[in-house]
Amino acid sequence: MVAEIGWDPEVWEDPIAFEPERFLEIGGGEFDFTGIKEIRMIPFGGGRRMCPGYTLDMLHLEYFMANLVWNFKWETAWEVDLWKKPEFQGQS
Ligand code: HEM
Repeated sequence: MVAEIGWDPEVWEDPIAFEPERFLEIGGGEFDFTGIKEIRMIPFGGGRRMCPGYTLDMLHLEYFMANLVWNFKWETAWEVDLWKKPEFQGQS
């Protein structure tokens, strides 16, 4: 059910496409997944029964991403200087 909320084509253009950059365009890069400001995608549910483990999950996902970055050689699909992006230097 929470997954289907996140795939609503009336809310998301081409919802199944992997376009993580779409989240940068919403709320100035501060996407709300808690359902407090709006409900577009709530992977941890919302309200009083929202997943109490979500802060642990977010830490775990950062750890997971950091390991991907660490262990693989990454290239951008288009020309971009990642060193000019503060979020890639942990300054976001
Ligand atoms: C990526 C990982 C996880 C996802 C996507 C996730 C997602 C969810 C969702 C959608 C719910 C239902 C919320 C609702 O009914 O509105 C839920 C409930 C819950 N989650 Fe998670 N969860 C994750 C990991 C965890 C972890 C690591 C813990 C514990 C350390 C945890 C503990 C719980 C508990 C106890 C509930 C029941 C809350 C209640 O019914 O009051 N979850 N989770």
